Amino acid sequence: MTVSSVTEQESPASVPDGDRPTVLDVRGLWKVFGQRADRVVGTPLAELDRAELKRTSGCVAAVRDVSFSVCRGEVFVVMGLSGSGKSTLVRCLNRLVEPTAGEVLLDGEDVLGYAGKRLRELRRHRFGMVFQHFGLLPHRRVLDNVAFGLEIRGVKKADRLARAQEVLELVGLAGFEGSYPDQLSGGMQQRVGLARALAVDPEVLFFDEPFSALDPLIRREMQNEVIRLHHEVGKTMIFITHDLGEALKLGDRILIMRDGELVQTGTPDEVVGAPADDYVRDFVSDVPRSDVLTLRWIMRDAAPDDPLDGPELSPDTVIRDAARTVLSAGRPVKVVRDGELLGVVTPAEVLEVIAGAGGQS
Ligand SMILES: Nc1ncnc2c1ncn2[C@@H]1O[C@H](COP(=O)(O)OP(=O)(O)OP(=O)(O)O)[C@@H](O)[C@H]1O
Repeated sequence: MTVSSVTEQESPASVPDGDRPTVLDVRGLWKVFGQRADRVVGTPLAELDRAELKRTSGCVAAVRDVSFSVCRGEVFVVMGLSGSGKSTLVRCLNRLVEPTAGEVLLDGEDVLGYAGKRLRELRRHRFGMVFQHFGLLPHRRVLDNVAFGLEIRGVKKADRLARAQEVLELVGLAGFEGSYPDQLSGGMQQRVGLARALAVDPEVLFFDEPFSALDPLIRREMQNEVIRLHHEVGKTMIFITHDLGEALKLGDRILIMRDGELVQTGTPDEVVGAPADDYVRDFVSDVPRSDVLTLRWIMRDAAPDDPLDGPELSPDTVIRDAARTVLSAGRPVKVVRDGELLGVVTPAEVLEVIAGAGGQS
């Protein structure tokens, strides 16, 4: 079986782990900017594409009827080109931007109805934000910057400084407590921003293009830092980026936007292996498929004469990581989950993808 034939199969539900509860459920979300914004949703104007709507009404539909769910503990990446609506979408979730229509359910409760104290509490306690521009207070020491969110919450000084110290150690900044932000490199300042967001122990951590101003090496280091922190603290993270490589590296699932609309939601291998349309196909065309696709995309049914005494691998093994085993096994490699034989993989399937001949969906 080649990867291309997988696209004809039913694509697996885009939920990485069926056991994980949903933390955020977004339904039919719209954000329309403009003077007549409230006269778009639910009228024929809503059917117009972005350019037509702008021409006829002067309004911009930054987010158009977007629905998705985020599971507890996953890294959910929102990706798209500049202007596709990523920031507006995510800002609607934490109410930094007021949505025009739709629902944003946090643990089953619609936060769009929140006002006053509840809204403040939502932003300060349950959500954390890490921005590209660190927004650190220049006249405060690193430790006090990290403790800032706790100060706003009214946490006692000794407690907030103790917590800030703990989180600084978590992000690898022990020893820099007394420094001022301008004494730190960009990457270190971003770590302070990260520590500040983590200090309040939010339910969901939002990242808005946090690393796009960093040089490539530091950027890679910070991506690894996010992966490490995610393993350590297991937080639900919603991460905006326009960089496909970053999305594939960090995301448990990726939501791709174009002109305000959701084009596809899927795991990295679903997005690369079964792009929803030509736009996504174009986007992922340069991705080395063996680095992203897993064995489930290339395994075939065992034939009656296949010897089944070869090694076993999980269907979630990335093809690149499986290559050595498959190529040296001398017999089909069994693809097994929970003791169940799902299929087999031989050098033919692996080489097809590595050579670039397979997986042209
Ligand atoms: N306050 C606003 N008023 C009017 N139009 C806006 C406003 N904010 C955003 N837009 C428009 O909404 C669309 C989506 O913008 P948004 O910033 O959400 O996209 P983005 O994908 O995050 O882009 P970028 O990567 O450049 O930040 C754009 O056409 C933008 O011009």
